Amino acid sequence: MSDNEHEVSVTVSEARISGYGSGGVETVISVEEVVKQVEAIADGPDQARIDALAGPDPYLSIEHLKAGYGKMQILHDFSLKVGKGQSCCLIGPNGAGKSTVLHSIFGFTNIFSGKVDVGGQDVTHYSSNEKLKNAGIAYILQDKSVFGGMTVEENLWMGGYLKETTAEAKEAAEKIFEKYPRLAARRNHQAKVLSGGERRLLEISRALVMEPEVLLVDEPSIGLEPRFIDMVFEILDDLQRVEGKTILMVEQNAKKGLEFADIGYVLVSGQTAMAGTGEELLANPEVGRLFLGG
Ligand SMILES: Nc1ncnc2c1ncn2[C@@H]1O[C@H](COP(=O)(O)OP(=O)(O)OP(=O)(O)O)[C@@H](O)[C@H]1O
Repeated sequence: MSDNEHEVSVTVSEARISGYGSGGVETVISVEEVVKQVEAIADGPDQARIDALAGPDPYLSIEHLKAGYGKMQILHDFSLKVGKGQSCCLIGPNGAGKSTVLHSIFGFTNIFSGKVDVGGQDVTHYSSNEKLKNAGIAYILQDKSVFGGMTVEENLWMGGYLKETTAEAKEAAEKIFEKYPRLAARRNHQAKVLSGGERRLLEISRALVMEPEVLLVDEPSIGLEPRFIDMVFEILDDLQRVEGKTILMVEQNAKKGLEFADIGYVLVSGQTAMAGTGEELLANPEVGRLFLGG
């Protein structure tokens, strides 16, 4: 079976089930829309457009990646570039492979071919620990990844598990407490008693203990009340604009994600259907119809 035949069968069996519009409200996508999505892949962005979006010196670069789980290939010749200090949001229907892109960068998938480059290092086959320690890549999990029975402080120390000494991990944790007094006020509380927003702040902070340059953020708004969603995006905005972190995010709330991001990619069946600035994708009628609730 050729690559193309494989793509079509995956799209028809999965993408027709659902997509998510603004605010994570599920909407059904008809077979006609699935066909349009498949056609969109054929007209996917050219390499020149992907290069232009990231600027002349991309910090994170994925080239022609084929990756998946076991023998199952999910990403098909996927390429992406993000400049230093830029933010990029991946949107697309359920099962399109958005989280798999993050998993592949962080070392959770089988990479069949292609390349992942960060800060000039070829990190394609680094272990996850090497990616975090040597290449400054941190992965922030979707949800519920705090250690509930441990205190906030102990959770931060856990984030420093790759530091040379415990003292260094504790020192890095103190810097986090200086930055986020809201967490400092809870330092001796068990993580399980935190509010949803505080838990997400702790998840982000725990990743910051290793002082990464690249943040892979999986669904930052998932399961949060609207007021906490705004808070989390403000934190990410500060990390990008003030601290210069490079951010690659997957977000079901496409409107929020594209409003935040400098660059957006629409993934369908493990391939890029569209790429543009966040503003361009927000204004695109097809994106609006399929992912922004009309
Ligand atoms: N750990 C895993 N092992 C095996 N298959 C997986 C694993 N994680 C994801 N998959 C499969 O890979 C495909 C892509 O999943 P992925 O989570 O990357 O999609 P997604 O676009 O992020 O979807 P969603 O928006 O629903 O989170 C799906 O068919 C999924 O079932």
